[in-house]
Amino acid sequence: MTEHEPAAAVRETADEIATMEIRGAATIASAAAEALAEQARAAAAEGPTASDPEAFRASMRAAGRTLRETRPTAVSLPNALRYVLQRMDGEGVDDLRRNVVDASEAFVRQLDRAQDDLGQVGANRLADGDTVMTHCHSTDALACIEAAVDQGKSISAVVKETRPRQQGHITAEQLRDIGVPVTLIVDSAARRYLDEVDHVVVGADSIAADGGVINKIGTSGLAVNARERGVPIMTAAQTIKLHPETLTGHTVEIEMRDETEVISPDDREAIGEIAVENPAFDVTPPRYMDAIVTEHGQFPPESIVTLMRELFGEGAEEPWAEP
Ligand SMILES: O=P(O)(O)OC[C@H]1O[C@H](OP(=O)(O)O)[C@H](O)[C@@H]1O
Repeated sequence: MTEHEPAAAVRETADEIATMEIRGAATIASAAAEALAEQARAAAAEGPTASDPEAFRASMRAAGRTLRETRPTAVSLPNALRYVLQRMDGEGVDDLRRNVVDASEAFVRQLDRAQDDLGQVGANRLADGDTVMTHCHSTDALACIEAAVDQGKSISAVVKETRPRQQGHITAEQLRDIGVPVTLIVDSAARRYLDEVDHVVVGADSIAADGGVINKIGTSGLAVNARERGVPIMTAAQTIKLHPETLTGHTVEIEMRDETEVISPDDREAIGEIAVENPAFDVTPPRYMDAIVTEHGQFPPESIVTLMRELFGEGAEEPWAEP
């Protein structure tokens, strides 16, 4: 294998992340960590990367760049790459491979544990008999609802379909499968149904240092409406969603996706020269979010910066960059 050609498994994972066959911030992160382990195994098996530690390291960085370039917004992806590549220690290729594979496995284990722990915290905010409203599909948000059900609480859900990709349907099916009665609504019906819900529970793709929550497009409008209606809203986000670059003033890039997710080719033909835009995410200002629920407990959004500093220091390295 040459040092600049990622293994087939890495290219496949990158394609699946870009096309959203693999989606959801936590799922993207574990897929990226696993792809780096595949790269390490393939690079150690044949070609110049199998005998030259520098070529091996360069191939790992190239794989990291291929994965990094897929989608820009969910920081769990670069945080996963950082976790694994920063642990790429060793003199020889065997050591390097072992350390990468071990780091990848440790990262995925940590992710699962964090989601379980966060679920317990989020569940404590829910009471027996509560109705929750969800937006999009978030495994972290679902972990809270599932933990509440496991605690013996009776929970029902109003699920927003979440245009344009309708990930709300995945949420609806998964809640139904754990015995939660579900009502599916179109996004524009959310305000009407807020009068019937006790909590809004959403996930996050990134959390900024000022406590801003970057999540699926439509979250910020939902949060403003929830505040106006007096319904508490929490975001369930494990700490790999904390965006270290925002500590130094950077903003989070919002992914703009293809217009074909919004309008069919026939409808496009019919409407002609009209601009169509498809931002995948928006930012909910901290003042509209009641709590950020993590595996380290719940935080008011404005205080999340303390946890971010503790976990990530003052900034973010890019171990996938060419030296
Ligand atoms: O990590 P978990 O909680 O599973 O998902 C977090 C977020 O990822 C999703 O983005 P997309 O569907 O990949 O664009 C949604 O915005 C969801 O809230």
